Amino acid sequence: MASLNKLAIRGIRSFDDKQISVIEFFTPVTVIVGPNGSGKTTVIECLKYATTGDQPPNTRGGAFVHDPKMANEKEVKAQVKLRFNAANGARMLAVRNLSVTMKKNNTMTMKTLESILALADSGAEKGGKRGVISTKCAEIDTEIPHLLGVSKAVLENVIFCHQEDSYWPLAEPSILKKKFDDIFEATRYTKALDAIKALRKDRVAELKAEKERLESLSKEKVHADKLKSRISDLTAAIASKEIEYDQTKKGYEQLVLANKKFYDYATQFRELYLKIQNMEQNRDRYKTELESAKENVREVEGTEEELQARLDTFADHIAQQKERAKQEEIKRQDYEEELAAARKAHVQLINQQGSLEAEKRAQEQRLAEREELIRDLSTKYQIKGYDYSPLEKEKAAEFTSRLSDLLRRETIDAEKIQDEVNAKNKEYQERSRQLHADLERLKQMKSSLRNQISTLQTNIARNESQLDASQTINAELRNLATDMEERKARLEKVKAEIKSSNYDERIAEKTAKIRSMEEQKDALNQDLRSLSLQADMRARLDIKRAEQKSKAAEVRNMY
Ligand SMILES: Nc1ncnc2c1ncn2[C@@H]1O[C@H](COP(=O)(O)OP(=O)(O)OP(=O)(O)O)[C@@H](O)[C@H]1O
Repeated sequence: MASLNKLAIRGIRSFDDKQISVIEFFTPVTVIVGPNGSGKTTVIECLKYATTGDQPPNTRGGAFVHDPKMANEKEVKAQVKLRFNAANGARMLAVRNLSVTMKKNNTMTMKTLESILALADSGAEKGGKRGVISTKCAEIDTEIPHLLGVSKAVLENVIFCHQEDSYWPLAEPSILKKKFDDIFEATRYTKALDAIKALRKDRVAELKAEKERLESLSKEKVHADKLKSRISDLTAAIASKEIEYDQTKKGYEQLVLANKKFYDYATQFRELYLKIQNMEQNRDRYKTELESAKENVREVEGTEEELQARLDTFADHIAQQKERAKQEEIKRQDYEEELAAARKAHVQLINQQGSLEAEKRAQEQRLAEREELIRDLSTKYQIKGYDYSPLEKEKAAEFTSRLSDLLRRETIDAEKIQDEVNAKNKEYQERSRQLHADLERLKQMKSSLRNQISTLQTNIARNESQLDASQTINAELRNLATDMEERKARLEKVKAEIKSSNYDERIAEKTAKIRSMEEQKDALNQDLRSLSLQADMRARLDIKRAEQKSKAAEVRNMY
């Protein structure tokens, strides 16, 4: 527990600057007694000044320092030196110096001179630098309350409250609230609340932006899905068209081959037909010749000798004729054979003609189907100029080439769309990867937040039980304040009686009571600090909870 050891005053109020007045504080209590105007209040003012750096009210312009006029000096140097035990047990020394200079126009100028906060017995007051904690007034002002373990507001308004300021509990509500806020350090909770509000606002704005981003991403995804399905439809359509095109091409090639075959057959048939016709004419001519030869056989005329001579040579003649007839017969047989072969060929050709006729009809059927197909395709793909019949061979070839062009263009379009889809897919994969990374990070944050929350919940449960136990502290404080007021009144009363008997006994009694009150106050301060810590932890827990909620909502929104 912090305690005061010694206070040395020089050149403050009625304490002149020629000598140092030292007040030693005893444990458990030191009572300062003296007649009016003897300097009791000045001691408290010096304690307050030493610990907080604040001079008493209405002392601007140097009224706190011993009056140079009274000292008969132009300049008075004042010093307040306080030795105290810090809450951590360290022995400390605080030295503050002031000076007041009297000007020619009888006005005074006050200056704050060097101040030191150092470890006691380190020789710092004699100019040594070892053990010096600070020489800056602002640092000293904040450091000493820390070392004493109480806030500056408590020092100012409770412990070293100036008698002129002691009516602050009766001040108007706004001032009273400010005082209580300062004493109970509620301002930093207000700041924490403001910070939480600002944080919440930022988080809400971030969430809104993220939601908008998510919405646009969802729209893009829907668009990409549509494109994907369109591409898959187009790819399927192209594949079916390619198959159709291959089939049509095959059919067309078959038709071209069949056409060529048919043309060859027709040419061959025509040649054979002409040959047969030629042979039949030859046969008819030979028949006529034979008939006429038969008709033209006539009686041979001449003399006997001539006839005998002819008879003698007749055998030769007959032989010649027979030979001739034989040759003619051979010729005839050749012709017959030729005729039979021609007939056979004729029959074959008729058969061939029949099959070619059938082939022709099949070809015509295929051509009709091709025309139908061309008409269907031209209607489907809006290719004009092919919806009449019969369709010329060149037009069919032209249509095929246009269909090929269309297919090529569709293929190029499809490839382009495929490229776009690939790019979009890549982009989406990248985004998906990023989102997964974000999700992982958020999951990690979530798990760490869960751990923190469980730790904080344990702390809260523990602190809440402590809080329940200390719920009555405020009421006790109020009671104590009332009690203190009563005791003050009684002290005043006792002051009047103090000159009478039982003086020492009463002092001892009061001292004991004051000590117990001091102890109670210390305990209450301790409780107050623990309550502050609990409130701080609660505020942090609320922030963490809000963060966890918002993160969970974000994660939920992502899916
Ligand atoms: N600047 C100053 N220079 C010299 N003396 C001063 C100065 N300011 C105040 N004093 C004197 O200091 C004394 C103030 O003493 P203080 O108020 O501390 O006494 P007190 O014991 O608290 O009196 P009370 O019992 O009436 O409250 C007065 O006598 C006053 O005249």
